Amino acid sequence: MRSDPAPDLPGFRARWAALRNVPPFLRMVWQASPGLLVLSLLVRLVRALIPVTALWFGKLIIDEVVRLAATPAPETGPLGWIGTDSTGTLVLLLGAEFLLAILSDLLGRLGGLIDTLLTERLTMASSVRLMDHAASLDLAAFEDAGFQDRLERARRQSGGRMTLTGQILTLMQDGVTVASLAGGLVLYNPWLILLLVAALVPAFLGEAHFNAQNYNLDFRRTPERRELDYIRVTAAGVETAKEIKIFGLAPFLIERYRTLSESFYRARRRIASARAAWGTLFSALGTAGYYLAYLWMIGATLTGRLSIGDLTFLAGSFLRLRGLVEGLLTGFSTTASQALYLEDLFGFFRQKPTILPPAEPRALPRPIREGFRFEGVGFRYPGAESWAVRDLSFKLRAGETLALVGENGAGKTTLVKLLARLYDPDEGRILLDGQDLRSFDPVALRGAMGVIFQDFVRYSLSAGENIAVGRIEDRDEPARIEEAARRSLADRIVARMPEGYGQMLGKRFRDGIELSGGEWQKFAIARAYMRDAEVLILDEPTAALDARSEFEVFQRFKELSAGRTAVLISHRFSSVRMADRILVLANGRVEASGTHDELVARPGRYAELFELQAAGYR
Ligand SMILES: Nc1ncnc2c1ncn2[C@@H]1O[C@H](COP(=O)(O)OP(=O)(O)OP(=O)(O)O)[C@@H](O)[C@H]1O
Repeated sequence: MRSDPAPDLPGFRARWAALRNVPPFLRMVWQASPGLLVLSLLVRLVRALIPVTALWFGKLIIDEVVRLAATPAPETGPLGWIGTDSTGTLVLLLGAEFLLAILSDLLGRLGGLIDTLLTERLTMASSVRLMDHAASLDLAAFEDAGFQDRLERARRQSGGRMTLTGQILTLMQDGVTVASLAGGLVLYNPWLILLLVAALVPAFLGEAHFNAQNYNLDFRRTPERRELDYIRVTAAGVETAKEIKIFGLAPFLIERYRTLSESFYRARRRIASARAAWGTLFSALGTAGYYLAYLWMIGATLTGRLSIGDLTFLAGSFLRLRGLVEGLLTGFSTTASQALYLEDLFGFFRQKPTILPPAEPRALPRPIREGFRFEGVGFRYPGAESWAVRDLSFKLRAGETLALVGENGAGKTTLVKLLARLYDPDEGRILLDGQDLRSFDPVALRGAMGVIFQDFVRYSLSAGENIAVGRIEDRDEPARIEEAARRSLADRIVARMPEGYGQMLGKRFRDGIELSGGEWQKFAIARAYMRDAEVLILDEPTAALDARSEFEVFQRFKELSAGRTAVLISHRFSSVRMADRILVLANGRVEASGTHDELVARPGRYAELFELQAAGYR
């Protein structure tokens, strides 16, 4: 998954090969709701046979009318027919056709209802599967642009394209109808069918061609479309509104959006116009086929080989068949191109994570006895030229508080991500109590850690839930949440909220309260305290805190991390100096380590940075 190039544009063969996704898709539909699927199939089977039945009744009625018209009319006019023996069959036939019309309408509506429900169920099921699968993939995957494109296409697929179920089922239904009508035609004259098919094949090929072009356009333009979405969200988003105003960015963004979407529009217009022009020509061919057949039928009726009823049945069948076969062929081609979109969805599902639990994971040491050891660890982000960290060798002893110091981009956050096994090193290894991190279950490993990243998430959830995400299975344990809030000082913020722990945070939803950066940070820190973490890691946890809060937070952190292993990343020396040991990173390597006093006494980067910061306060 590390080097994940954008897939090549699928060729013609690949398009048809994509149809192999239809069976797993139907399996997915079946899993989403077996009952609805069976019901839908039954309703459609009955509906499929209605047209031929209705046409046949029509033929019988006309033949009966013609027969009656040839007999002398009663003297009382047409009403005189009523109640006489000779009209019995006609009344029966009319009644049957009337009931058939009612049944057809009823089944049509029922089918529509079932399809709507089935689509809802399927959208739900596939979205859940999508989220579930995305959660199982490596973090590295999410940082790869090719992956993001694929995810985007898969997401569109799961949201918008689920009408495919209806399409496939309709295709099946129409198939049965066509078979039944064609059966009738063949009984009269097999050549009629051939005429029909010959007239329709060009239309089908045209459709297939243009559908493929549309898909190609969508495929090639996925990155641009993601950019369009990004611009739209940025230009009209809640989170960005402030900065857009300050910098007056709207015209710039709008212009960029316009230019991009213009080129999209032009490409679509080109395909749509060509499709319309060719479509007209192909349709004319179909019409010509119909009139040739019609001529034959009229000839046969005039020579007495067909009755008037036969003529209406055949002409009706032929007309219906033409519409149906046309629909069937284009439907088939649409389905094939939809199946290409399915390829994105199932291709995404086929993608596998590389950070997996080993076949027989070791039990995580509890408590940790020795600690972690980095041995010549090197790591490069996927697609990056340079190493984010290299030749990292150091120990993180059990029970100690280690501070990581270094300038921006020195590799501090990367080191933490490696420790939590969000990535695996490209070189060297990381040991926990003498065992390679890869020999443990990553989920268990992360479960033993409380990590708060500098770009922690501000969840649009309640205050209590924002803390509970640290250990979501305990979300219904208020005592635990309150305790975590007390430790991180978030309890004081909650005390001021009208709805306490039930208060919605953030501005996204109604009645949500927006917090300051430092307040959000206290909620994030509370998450770390929700867990019985053996290892606490705070990545610049106090950047947004005021001086007093920072002091208090660290006092508590020191108390609470007593006996635990803790890693602290900070640019503030007032915090850093509390650590038992400090690791100075530069360009992804360990440059020096020691206590604050040792490092200040030594000439070097630490003493230099410390002096710079101290000077700022004088
Ligand atoms: N997701 C990523 N993809 C590619 N490169 C990355 C990614 N994250 C970080 N890097 C690169 O890796 C290097 C180390 O980054 P890291 O985030 O570990 O630095 P840091 O010491 O935590 O910096 P800061 O003090 O600014 O938080 C940087 O050169 C950065 O450009």
